[in-house]
Amino acid sequence: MKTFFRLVALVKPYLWWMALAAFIGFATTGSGIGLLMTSAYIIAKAALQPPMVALQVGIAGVRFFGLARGAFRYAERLISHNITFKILAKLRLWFYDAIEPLAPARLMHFKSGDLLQRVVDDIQSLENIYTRVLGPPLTALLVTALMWFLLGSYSVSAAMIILCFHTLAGIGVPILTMQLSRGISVGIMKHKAEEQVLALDLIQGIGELQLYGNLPAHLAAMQSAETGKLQLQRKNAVIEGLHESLTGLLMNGAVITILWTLIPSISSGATANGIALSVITLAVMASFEPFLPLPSTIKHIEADQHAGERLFEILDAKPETIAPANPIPFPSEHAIQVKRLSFTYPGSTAKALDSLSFSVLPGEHIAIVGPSGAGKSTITALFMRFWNSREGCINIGGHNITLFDPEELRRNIALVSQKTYLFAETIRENLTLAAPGATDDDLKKALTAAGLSHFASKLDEWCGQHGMKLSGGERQRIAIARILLQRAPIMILDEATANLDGITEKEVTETLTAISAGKTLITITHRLKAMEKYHRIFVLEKGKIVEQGVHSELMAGNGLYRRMWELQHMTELG
Ligand SMILES: Nc1ncnc2c1ncn2[C@@H]1O[C@H](COP(=O)(O)OP(=O)(O)OP(=O)(O)O)[C@@H](O)[C@H]1O
Repeated sequence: MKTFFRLVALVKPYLWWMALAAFIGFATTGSGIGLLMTSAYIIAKAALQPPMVALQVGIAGVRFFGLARGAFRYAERLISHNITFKILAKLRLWFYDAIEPLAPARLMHFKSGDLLQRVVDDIQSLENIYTRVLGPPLTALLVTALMWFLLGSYSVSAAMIILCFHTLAGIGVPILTMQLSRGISVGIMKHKAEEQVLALDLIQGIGELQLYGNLPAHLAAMQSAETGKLQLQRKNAVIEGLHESLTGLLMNGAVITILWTLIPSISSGATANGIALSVITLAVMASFEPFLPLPSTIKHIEADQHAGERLFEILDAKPETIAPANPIPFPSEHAIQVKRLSFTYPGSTAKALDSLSFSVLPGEHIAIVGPSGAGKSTITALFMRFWNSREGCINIGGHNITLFDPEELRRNIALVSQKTYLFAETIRENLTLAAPGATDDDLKKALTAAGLSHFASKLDEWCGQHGMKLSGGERQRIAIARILLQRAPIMILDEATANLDGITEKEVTETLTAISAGKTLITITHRLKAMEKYHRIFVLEKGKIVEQGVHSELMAGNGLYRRMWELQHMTELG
C-alpha cells in the first residue's frame, strides 16, 4: 500500500482540481437522477390528465436536467483528462530525468524492452489513478448521500433499503471482484512486458536468430506470452461481465424491495402516492450508474500498485555518478595523472584494474595496449565516469575528476569507441548531438575533415535504423565528425578502428591522426598498428601495467608487447 500512497502523493498538486472533477461527476449523475425523476413525474402526472400548467414545472425540470447532464459530463471529462495528462507528462519527465544518470552502470541489469514497457505502458496505466481509482468512489459516495437525503425525506425505510443496496454495490461487489481477479492485472502486465522484451530482441537480433535457426523458438516464446496474456484477458472479461450483472441485479433488487415496501402505503393512502412511487423507482435506477465502475477500481489499484513499484524501482535507484554540489570548472591546463587506480565490477571478485598509475602530458599521444580482458575499456569507463573507482584517482589539471560536473567532463573528453551508435535520424541530427549550436557550415566542414565530403550535401539524409544505411567505415567517420564538432582538448579512441577492414582502417586511422594533432590523445587498442607514432605506450595485462616505453624500446625487450606484435604480424603475413 506504501507504493499506492506514494502514487497518490504525486497527484497532490492537483487535489483541488480532482475534488472539483469528482463534484462535477456527482453533479452529472445527480442531473441524470433529476432527469429521470422529472420525466417519471410528467409521465405519471399526465396519465391523470391534469391541466397543462400543472406539468410546467416538470417540463422545465426535464429541460434543465437534460442540458445540465450533458454540460456537466463535458466539464468533468475535460477536467479529469486535463489532470490525467498533466500527471502523465510529469511522470514521464521524472522517469527520463531519473534514467539518464543511471546509464550505463545501473541499467546494465534491465532489458531494453522492459525499460520501454515501463516508460510507455506502466506510466500509461497510471492514468487510471484518477479517472478510475480516486474519482468514481468519491462520486459514488456523494450519490449515496444524495439518495439517502432524497428518499429519507420521503420514507425512512426506503432510505435504509437504498443504503443497504448501495453498500452491497459499492463494497460487496468490488470485494468479490477483487477476490476473483487477484493477480490478473499484474499477470497481464507481466506478459506484456515479456512480449515487449521478446519483440525488441526479435527486431534487433533477427539476423542472428535466422542464422542460428532460433527464429521458430523465439516466435514460439512470443506466442506463449501472447497466449498467457489472452487467457488472463478472457478471465478478466468474464469477471467484468459478472460484476456488471451483479450491479444490475442489485439495482433491480433495490427497485423491487422499495416498491414492495411502499406499495402498501399507497393502498392505505398513508404516505406514498402513485406519482411519487414512479419518481422514486427511476431515481433508484439512475443512482446505480456511479457504482458500475467501482469493481474495476479495485483491479486498477492492483495494476497501478505494480506499475508504481516498477517505476519507483528506477526512480529510487541511486546513480553511479552524482554531480558535486559545487563543481569546479574544467581546467585549461589538462595534464592527466592516474594514481593507484583499482576497480572491481559489482558482483565480480577479480579486479579489472589493479593499482594502475600513469600520466599523460598535455598534447602527448599515448597508447594503452593489451590482450582482451586486460582492463583497457574499463579505463575509458572510469575516465568518462560511467563507473567510479573507490580506490585511487584520476586527476586532470591537478584536480580529481570527481570534482567536475560529469557533463562538463564528458564535453571535454571526446570519445570514439568501437561501436558508434547512430540514431534513426538524419545526418544533421546525428552530428548536432555533439554540438547543438553548430551551423550547417560547421557540419559540412566537419564531414569533409572526417573524410565524408560526399555527405556534406546530404545533411537531411536519413541514416536508417542504427545507421544501417551507412557502412562501418562511414559510421566511424560520423563519430570522427562528431568529435571535431565537440572540440574537446582530450581524445580517447577505444578500439575506434577495430571493426574496419584493413584499407578503411588505414584511412580512418590517418584521419584520426590528423585531427588529434595538438590534442591529448589516449588510444586504447589490442591491435598493434602504426605504434611508432605514440610518445609512450603502456602495456596492460590483468589490470596492471607490465611494460612501458616507445615502440622501439618495447620491441627490444622480450615481453608481452613484442610477443603480441610478432603474433599479430605473423598472422597477417601468414
Ligand atoms: N560490466 C561488467 N561487469 C562485470 N565485469 C566486467 C564488466 N565489464 C567488463 N568486465 C570484466 O572486467 C575485465 C576487464 O574488461 P575490459 O572490457 O576492460 O577489458 P578490455 O581489455 O577492454 O577487453 P577487450 O579488448 O576484449 O574489449 C574483464 O575480465 C571483463 O570480463
